[in-house]
Amino acid sequence: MSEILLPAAKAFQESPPYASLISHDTMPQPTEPTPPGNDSPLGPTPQINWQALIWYAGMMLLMLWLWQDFGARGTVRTIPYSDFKDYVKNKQVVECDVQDDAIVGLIRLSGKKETQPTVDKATDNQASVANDKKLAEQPVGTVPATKSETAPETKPESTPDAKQTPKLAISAEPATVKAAAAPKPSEFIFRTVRVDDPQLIADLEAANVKFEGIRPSFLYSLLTSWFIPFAIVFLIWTFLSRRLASAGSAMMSIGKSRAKLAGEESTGVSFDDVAGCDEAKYELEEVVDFLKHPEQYASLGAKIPKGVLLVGPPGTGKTLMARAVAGEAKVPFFSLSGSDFVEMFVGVGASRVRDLFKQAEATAPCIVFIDELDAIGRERGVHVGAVNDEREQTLNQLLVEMDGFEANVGVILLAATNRPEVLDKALLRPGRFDRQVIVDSPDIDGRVAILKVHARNKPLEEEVDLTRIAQATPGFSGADLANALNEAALMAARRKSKTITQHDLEEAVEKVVAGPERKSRRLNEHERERVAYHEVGHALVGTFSEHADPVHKISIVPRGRAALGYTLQLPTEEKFLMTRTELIERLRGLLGGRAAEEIVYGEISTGAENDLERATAMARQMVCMYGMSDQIGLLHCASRQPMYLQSGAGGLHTDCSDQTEQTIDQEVKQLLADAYEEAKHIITEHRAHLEAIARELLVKESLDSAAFKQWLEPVHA
Ligand SMILES: Nc1ncnc2c1ncn2[C@@H]1O[C@H](COP(=O)(O)OP(=O)(O)OP(=O)(O)O)[C@@H](O)[C@H]1O
Ligand SMILES: [Zn+2]
Repeated sequence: MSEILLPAAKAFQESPPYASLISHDTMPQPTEPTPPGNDSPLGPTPQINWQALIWYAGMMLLMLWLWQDFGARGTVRTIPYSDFKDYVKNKQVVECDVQDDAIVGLIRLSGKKETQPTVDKATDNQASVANDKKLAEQPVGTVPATKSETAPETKPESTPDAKQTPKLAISAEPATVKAAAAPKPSEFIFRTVRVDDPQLIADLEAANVKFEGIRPSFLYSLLTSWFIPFAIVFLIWTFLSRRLASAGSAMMSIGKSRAKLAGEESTGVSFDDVAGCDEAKYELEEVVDFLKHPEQYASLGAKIPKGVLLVGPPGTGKTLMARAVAGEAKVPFFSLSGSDFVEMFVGVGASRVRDLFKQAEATAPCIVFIDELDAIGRERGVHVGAVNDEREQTLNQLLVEMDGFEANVGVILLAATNRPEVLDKALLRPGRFDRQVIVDSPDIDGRVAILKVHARNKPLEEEVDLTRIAQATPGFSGADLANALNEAALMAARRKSKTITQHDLEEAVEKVVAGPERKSRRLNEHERERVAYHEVGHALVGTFSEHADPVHKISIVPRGRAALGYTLQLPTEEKFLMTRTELIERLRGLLGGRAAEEIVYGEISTGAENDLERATAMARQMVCMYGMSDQIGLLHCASRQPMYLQSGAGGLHTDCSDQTEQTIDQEVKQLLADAYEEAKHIITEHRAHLEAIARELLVKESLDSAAFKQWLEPVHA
């Protein structure tokens, strides 16, 4: 249940309630084309990558070969050399290939089973298969005496393998292929490691084994000893280098400036795209002119400022303005944020600054834009610690570089900040950012102009009156307005309409101010009634105060910011000063909600917290800053910390004695108490209105200014 008052008076800077809602990122920025070099994510039409294809083919072949080789080995039974010798002795070895390091061959088990050597149990699968096959041929029940003890256990698992053995054997080495062409169940292919055995040949001859010596083929040894190791190393290397590419390049270029060079035509923004801020434009035109005709300035011996600082609240178009300067002058635009300099490592920021200036001087004439300058330009010596060391080094480097380059080389430094008051004084002295251009929140004409700029590519209905929207949006920044227009377009799209209506725009403004509707929040009847009384209370107290802004809308539809309901009051004209009476009336309006609750229910609720918070902050400012209390008098004993960043209502910092502090508290209390009494008085006097309008509000959920006025009149008369 909050009362939403748009800040009419600049002198009284209450934080606009919507300031934190705006996100620039979500806004389409039609005036800022993407820089070139940013190819579309889809890229060019896909081409066949032959290199990759060849790689894949090679890899496939290699895999196939390895699989065959090892697969074949898997089906071959490896036996100890001593067993091999036994088989030879028993004349069971039919043939074999004697290789450099191994002997591969075929063993055919003859009927003489008792001489079969005991085979290593671990590799006994095949043996038992062979045995089992034999068993199968024998009548059931007769157990051969020689049968290995492990056979019964291995039987179940080994059965499925039995059929595979011959099939896989085919893929073994040449000699065995011959042998395995038609292997009988009692045959198997063996492999054994060759040991130094001078007797071997004699034994083989004695056993009448057909044997041949095989030398590993040249290709084979080439592959195994050269190609494969190299391929593996190469693969690992490419893999690692790709993984590290991103991290690596970042590591290697830590000191490099991150400024993106946007080419001449790429900013593509002109002064026409920046609406309002005519004073700022006027100041910057000089810079543009210098960049276009440097010789003219040189002949007169005039020095153009090296640095221009753009100062103003968030979202007022400082970045846009800088881009427009570059676009107008048709020079390259280096853009970089203050926080880009500050890195984990001390000294990196400084080297980035150096690098940036080197780059800029090489491409002069150009514009270098540093956004959020306060990230590095903060006053030195205020904080301690490592982070600060880094920041100070960066700042020092910036100061040195700004001194270093000649005024007329054609590099102009633009910087933007929301907090000029925290900047180091050395940054602001002549020869550095000596020129400050204020880019303030737009006035009503500025808002109309900005709305027009952003409505350029949006189909608005004829009846749309942008001036009315501008009137209803005091305190909006350029970014807020762009956001509101975009919201309106989204709403029109949701309605499937081809054009944007006035209603869309008004809804959008409301959405930006109060947040989106929260349909899911259901209040019970009793709560809704209380909220209705509360909001009407605000509205009535406002209406029956002479100077208060007229009520624009009352609503009990929960929204993002106004959790339960809200009353929107809009000023009729832009004000730059507020009198004491106006402020007191405002206080009264803020407390009107609570007053109504108390009068209707005799009891208050938690719903007025936000009202109280804002009323208190306001009363405090009146006492401490505007000299509006008799007790404190003219003493100005508080400072507002950030100038352009309004950090909530209570961002005051007092600097006075404890005693004064106490008096301040008393005065604030008194102001609030008086305002509350007056509010209650107004409500009691207009109780009939309160009841009638609250009933209506419960039915309609929201009332606009016309409906509200209608309800006032009959009772008025
Ligand atoms: N005067 C203006 N004219 C037209 N559009 C504006 C104007 N001011 C702001 N905008 C819109 O708001 C967007 C955000 O503005 P910009 O980023 O320049 O603000 P800023 O002042 O740099 O904000 P911050 O201080 O938060 O960096 C712009 O891209 C533009 O669409
Ligand atoms: Zn309220």
